[in-house]
Amino acid sequence: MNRLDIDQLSVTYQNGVKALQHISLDISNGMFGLLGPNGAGKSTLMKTIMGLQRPRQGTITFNGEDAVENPAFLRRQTGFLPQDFGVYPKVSAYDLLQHLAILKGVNNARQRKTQILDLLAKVNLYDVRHKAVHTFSGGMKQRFGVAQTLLGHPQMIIVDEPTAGLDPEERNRFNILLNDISEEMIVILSTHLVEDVRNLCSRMAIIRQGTLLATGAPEDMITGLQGKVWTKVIPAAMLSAYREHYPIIGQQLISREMHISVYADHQPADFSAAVPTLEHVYFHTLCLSA
Ligand SMILES: Nc1ncnc2c1ncn2[C@@H]1O[C@H](COP(=O)(O)OP(=O)(O)OP(=O)(O)O)[C@@H](O)[C@H]1O
Repeated sequence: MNRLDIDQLSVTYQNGVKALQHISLDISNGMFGLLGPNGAGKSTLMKTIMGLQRPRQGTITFNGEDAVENPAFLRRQTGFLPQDFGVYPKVSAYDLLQHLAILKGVNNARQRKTQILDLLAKVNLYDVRHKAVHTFSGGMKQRFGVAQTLLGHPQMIIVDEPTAGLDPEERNRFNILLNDISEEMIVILSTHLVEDVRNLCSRMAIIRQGTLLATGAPEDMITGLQGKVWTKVIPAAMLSAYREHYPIIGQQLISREMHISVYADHQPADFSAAVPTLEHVYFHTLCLSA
């Protein structure tokens, strides 16, 4: 079992932006979801774990080793799929993995070949291994990205909004792949998609403006809202009027009707009980901190 301990981590950029403030998290094998609005600090947290950004304060320990003082130790055991992988050179999937494997220190040629072919099969790109990566679809590129994170048998992989821009079928295929991988290692998934966290993650954190607002198991967090979420269909034009009177934690147009969900200890008049969802948890948590 792998363990990542983040304790009181703070990061301030040179321009004075406090991107992370006193973040503490304990993460072990399985998929861990990082949820937060734009600018929350998710990418900063991932870059800091990878040693690409030095914290102003706090510690990161990976399997007992200080990862701030010894970033090479963690990097050797971690794969990173950034939001933007950059431009792919005009070489085949096999050749590019070969190049990246050498950079990662997989020096034995026979082991390298076996590992690359296994990984290409795992991410379902074996049949197109001789095709140039720049000709791949978005989903294939992301699966290639996962293959490169897995070179060198890492103990943890970190993926930053990996399904952005993928069609539903590719997103599903990608999520199944991540789920499969997370049985043996830590997978940190940063995303805006609450649904992906609900479907995939055994634990999660919600951050905003560099601050940790909540952390726990999605299931437990949803149970915490049991009997406190109420719903009603309203004319769409009344939304702002309702917003003034109720803490709205969900709004959705279904067949052109506006369904709102509100948080309240007791049932408000004309509202009916709703089954809480992780989206309610997310917006309720953001509401509380606003
Ligand atoms: N290199 C930088 N220099 C200065 N400020 C930065 C830098 N990178 C990020 N920031 C700021 O730090 C804060 C956190 O940004 P970060 O990119 O970590 O958020 P995020 O949660 O990943 O956002 P998104 O979901 O939009 O990718 C933001 O206010 C951002 O403007």
